[in-house]
Amino acid sequence: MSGSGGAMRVLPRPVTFVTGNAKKLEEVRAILGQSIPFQSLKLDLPELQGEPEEISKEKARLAAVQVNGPVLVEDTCLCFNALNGLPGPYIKWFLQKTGHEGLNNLLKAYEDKSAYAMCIFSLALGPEDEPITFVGKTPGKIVPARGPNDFGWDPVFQPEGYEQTYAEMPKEEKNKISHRYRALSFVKAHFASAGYIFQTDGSA
Ligand SMILES: O=c1[nH]c(=O)c2ncn([C@@H]3O[C@H](COP(=O)(O)OP(=O)(O)OP(=O)(O)O)[C@@H](O)[C@H]3O)c2[nH]1
Ligand SMILES: [Mg+2]
Repeated sequence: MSGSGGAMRVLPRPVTFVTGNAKKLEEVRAILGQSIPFQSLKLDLPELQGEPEEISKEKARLAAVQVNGPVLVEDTCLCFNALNGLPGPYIKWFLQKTGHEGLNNLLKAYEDKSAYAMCIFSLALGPEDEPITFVGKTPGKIVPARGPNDFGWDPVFQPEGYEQTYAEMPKEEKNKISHRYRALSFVKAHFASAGYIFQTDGSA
């Protein structure tokens, strides 16, 4: 029995989640728990340009070549509605160069402080495989920084329906509503129905 989906597919080993970001890995571990067997690899993948889905897919292609096996990657965007989705995939550089205050200043000229956090996971089963993507979005707004400063732009993002910023929330709370959680729920559903069979490390 292979669940509801297509043909069973034997994968030579568990999926490798490739990221250079320890905080992402921490959240992915907490959200996935035991639901999908995966290992992780710290690699600094290039910061690509383009449309968010294409960036994420291309990351997966590059990672699959390096790993020579099944990989999962993700690219995270922080999108300001007043700026038609920018900084989007370039948020890493905007944050690095301008800080939390700079992110707020970008919206100074606009009434509309609304934004959304978006996570796009891409799964490639190997270097020849066309990646598939899973998108999760959480709407919110950009506010002056509040809360601990241990993960990126968490202090300036206040999700819709909450009085706290991501940074002020207990981790378990963020992991129940976050862009990453939402994208991973689609990844989980895919694994539940795809019928992948993982050979264990020893038998590959
Ligand atoms: O406050 C945050 N809450 C989050 O939930 C979150 N997720 C990602 N980020 C940051 O947004 C940029 C994405 O860029 P990004 O996707 O290229 O990540 P990265 O380069 O750090 O790792 P990776 O590309 O190796 O996976 C980087 O600055 C990340 O630190 C977050 N900040
Ligand atoms: Mg990156």
